[in-house]
Amino acid sequence: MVAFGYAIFNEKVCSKVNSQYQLLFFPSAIDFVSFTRRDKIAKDLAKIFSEWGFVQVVNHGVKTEVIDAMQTQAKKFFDLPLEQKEKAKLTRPGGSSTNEGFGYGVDSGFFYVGRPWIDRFQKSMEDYNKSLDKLTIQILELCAEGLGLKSSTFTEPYLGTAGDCIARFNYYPPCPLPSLTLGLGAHTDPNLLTILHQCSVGGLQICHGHGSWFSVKPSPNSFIINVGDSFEAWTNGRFKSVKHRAVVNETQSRLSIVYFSNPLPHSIMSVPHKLIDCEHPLEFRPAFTWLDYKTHLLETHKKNNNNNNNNNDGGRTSKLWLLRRKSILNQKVK
Ligand SMILES: O=C(O)CCC(=O)C(=O)O
Ligand SMILES: [Fe+2]
Repeated sequence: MVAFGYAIFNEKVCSKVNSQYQLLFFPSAIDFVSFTRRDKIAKDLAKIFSEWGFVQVVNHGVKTEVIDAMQTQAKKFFDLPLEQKEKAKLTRPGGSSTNEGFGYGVDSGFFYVGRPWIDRFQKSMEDYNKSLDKLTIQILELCAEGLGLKSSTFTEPYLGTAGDCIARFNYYPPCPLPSLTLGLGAHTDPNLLTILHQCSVGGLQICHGHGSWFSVKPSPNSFIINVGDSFEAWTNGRFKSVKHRAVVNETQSRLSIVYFSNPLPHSIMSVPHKLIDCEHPLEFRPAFTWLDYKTHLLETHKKNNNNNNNNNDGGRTSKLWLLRRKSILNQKVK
């Protein structure tokens, strides 16, 4: 059974795509080893981000042990009896998703769960965040180069530090009726870049074209990286922040580790002049800070909670804040 309140009625979950992961489109993988052809890699990356908003990277330089340690720790935690996990206050409020989540921001010191739990994870989390921070910087440099900009355009606001980043675990228990629900409803990510690692049980789906959903086949040692709303705005829409969701599996549980990357809260993201021309008029806020946007997101979240509004609109209203003219929202966010 799918408990009342978790069944999805307003979104079609295609069980064909849901149960098999063959029907996938795989954004072409970028091999990080062949750095000799950096300009080609940068151009490919920019093209994929502007068409799909998602890319898969292999040979990314993050040590397998670092990823494995995170998986092991997370598994230990999620294998605990539910009452014990509930004591750690791990569930996120709102939405109709069926996953359990838990995260940690190294620099913001922001926890979704109590300190005693985090202490056990601290070392693996810190190693992970450090490695993914490095990867973020590499990706952002390539993105700038791929758009014909100075390599440091998107990394300057990081000031060589980790920025305001959060690593989160999503745990999706098996569900006997996967076509009636979703592990995580369709949404876009508000942050700059998201780096996701899914375990061998797939479940991530990407929306592409006119609302078609594509499953991303899990591939060991790879990361799936996507453009968030802030990055879409910062690139004046050249890169796309694309809707995605997670489906559940009938028999197996699934774990994903998500790393949400952002610049430092007060640093200014201003749209590069080179990205504004007749063909690409300015559609987003010319400049904003992550703190401004984050404050807006938290306020919206609080308001929705106070009104007991569990309606997940996939970030539609949050994206509105980033747009220069609200009237273009309907074209931009479908
Ligand atoms: O678990 C997944 O595959 C998706 C997670 C995700 O999109 C998120 O946490 O924002
Ligand atoms: Fe997401």
